[in-house]
Amino acid sequence: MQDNIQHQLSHKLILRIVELSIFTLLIDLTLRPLLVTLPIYFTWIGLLDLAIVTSLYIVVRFNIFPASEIMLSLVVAIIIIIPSFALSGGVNSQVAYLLPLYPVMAALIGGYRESLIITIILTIGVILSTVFSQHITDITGAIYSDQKSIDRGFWLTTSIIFSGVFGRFFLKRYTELTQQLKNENIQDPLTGLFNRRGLNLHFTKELDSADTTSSPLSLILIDIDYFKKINDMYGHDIGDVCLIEIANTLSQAIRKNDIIARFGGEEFIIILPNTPKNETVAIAEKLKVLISNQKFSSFNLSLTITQGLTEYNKNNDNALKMIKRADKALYKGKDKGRNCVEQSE
Ligand SMILES: Nc1nc2c(ncn2[C@@H]2O[C@H](COP(=O)(O)OP(=O)(O)OP(=O)(O)O)[C@@H](O)[C@H]2O)c(=O)[nH]1
Repeated sequence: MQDNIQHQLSHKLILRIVELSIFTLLIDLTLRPLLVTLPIYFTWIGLLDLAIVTSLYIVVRFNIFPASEIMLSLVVAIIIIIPSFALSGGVNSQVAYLLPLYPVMAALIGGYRESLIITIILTIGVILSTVFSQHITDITGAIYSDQKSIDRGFWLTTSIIFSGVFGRFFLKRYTELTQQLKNENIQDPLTGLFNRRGLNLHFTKELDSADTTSSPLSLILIDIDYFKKINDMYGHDIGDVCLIEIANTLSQAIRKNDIIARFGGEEFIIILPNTPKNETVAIAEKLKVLISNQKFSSFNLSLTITQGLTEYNKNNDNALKMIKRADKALYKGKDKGRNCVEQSE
């Protein structure tokens, strides 16, 4: 879902950049001849450039090749940059100042690979423009000394490489931050377990996998007994400590592939992939003993849990129905006196 939104944003950003490029080309083609006298082939090259860019724009706009969208946009950028760059005086042109921006932009819109390609192309372009600066400046009719061209070529190359390296570090940090946000979005801040959103995400995946592999899947709903008393007698902060410690004990006791989430205030859910009901009963019994033997918080409090469990029934079953069945079993356990494991019918 989030990736989809990210993709749509990046698609819109690409379109705006290409539109801006077309607009700049149009201005250049219409206004520049009014200000300076240029050879006629400048106009022809500009029009050819405009035709190529516009056709690529249509390809990107209507998503004709969705997989190559970013690459196409880079090609558009290069088709615009290189002729404008060469025609306006190579390394000595004003356009050259914009070149170091491109590796960073490519990193932002595309990624590492795109930024690297742009960096390499621009570096080669600038080196060639420096070597052939005499011919390029001849075309524009401007006069620059070789020394000045070499000097500018050197600084441009350095800035482009720096921009490529910076783009890479920027992207690394950006990816880390995005990942952190994604994790926080599905995490319960108190216990560090998955919250309901995280549970839904993983539960759906596990149900799909159980359907395709025809393997069993079970669920345990856990509720701490008489937890209100802890809050009332020792305060909410001690209640919080108990919740954290119980969450730690449960998550350390389950297997690597099991999924544990905080379902509500003092309720937890464990999803057990590849586990039939009889094995789940044994696991729940182990958890019951672990919790009842442990002392919680600095007050050495004793706590117990009641558990309701159920197994995925391949015919006409879903996450909600499973949770409802486990909840019913849990309340049967509460009625029977708590600190026990109950199975759904
Ligand atoms: N400290 C703390 N308490 C919480 C949190 N979320 C829910 N609770 C408390 O959990 C208690 C749940 O109480 P009840 O639903 O009455 O259940 P219980 O006292 O555990 O009794 P039984 O479930 O019937 O055994 C309430 O006092 C809530 O305030 C939390 O994040 N921190």
